Amino acid sequence: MATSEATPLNQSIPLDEIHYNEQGLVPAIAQDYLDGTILMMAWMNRESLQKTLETGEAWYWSRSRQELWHKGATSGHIQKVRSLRYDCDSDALLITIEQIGDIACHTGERSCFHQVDGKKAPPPADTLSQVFEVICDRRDNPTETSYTCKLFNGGDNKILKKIGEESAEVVMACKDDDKDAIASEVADLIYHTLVAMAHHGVEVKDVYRKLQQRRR
Ligand SMILES: N=c1c2ncn([C@@H]3O[C@H](COP(=O)(O)OP(=O)(O)OP(=O)(O)O)[C@@H](O)[C@H]3O)c2ncn1[C@@H]1O[C@H](COP(=O)(O)O)[C@@H](O)[C@H]1O
Repeated sequence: MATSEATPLNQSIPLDEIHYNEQGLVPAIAQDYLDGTILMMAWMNRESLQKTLETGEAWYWSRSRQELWHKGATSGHIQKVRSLRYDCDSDALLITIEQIGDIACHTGERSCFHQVDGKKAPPPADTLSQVFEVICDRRDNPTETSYTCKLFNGGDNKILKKIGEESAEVVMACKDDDKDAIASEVADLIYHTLVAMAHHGVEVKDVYRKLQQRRR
């Protein structure tokens, strides 16, 4: 089912300057607009690219069915396109998308790019999300030696006290104009803030969404 909110992508692409291969196709890589996770790779032709631009939703070319493929049209897991770029020699597309329903892969996963160790979940693309993943794992599978677990054990009292301390250390590092210290103290502050978020069940993506909403 196509959404009624489909709106043209406010962006133009020189359709005839894209280098389609001998089958008239160009590879398109879909990337999550919030955390940059690579979700899937599929093929587009001139018509599907045009439909993508016209509707703001991802349309591909299905090589197995030899037809246009409106991604998620039957399941509701459509891909709202946030931006569309082509590379320097115009033979590959990069689409940043908002994956409705968080399922991009044919097998029902968030990403087609599963981890090589067989774990299904795709690796988050950005450092913040990777650190947050470890923090959540410590929360859910506590270990004796983990500093993060000690914070969780101390609850808000311990976690928030650390955020206060680290904030003050950021301020002092900035006052001293010590660039390395600023980076180090901000890293500490971010880490402890991520622990607070995990403690309160707030996701990194929730924060990214807020930041995206504020962009102008
Ligand atoms: N990114 C961090 C990170 N940044 C800072 N810290 C710790 O935060 C503390 C910073 O506090 P301070 O500078 O005040 O140092 P401190 O005096 O030792 O702290 P306190 O004894 O006063 O609590 C240090 O102990 C640092 O080791 C971190 N600890 C963990 N991580 C991440 O969390 C993951 C899990 O860590 P563990 O839980 O230790 O396995 C790691 O893989 C990292 O990715």
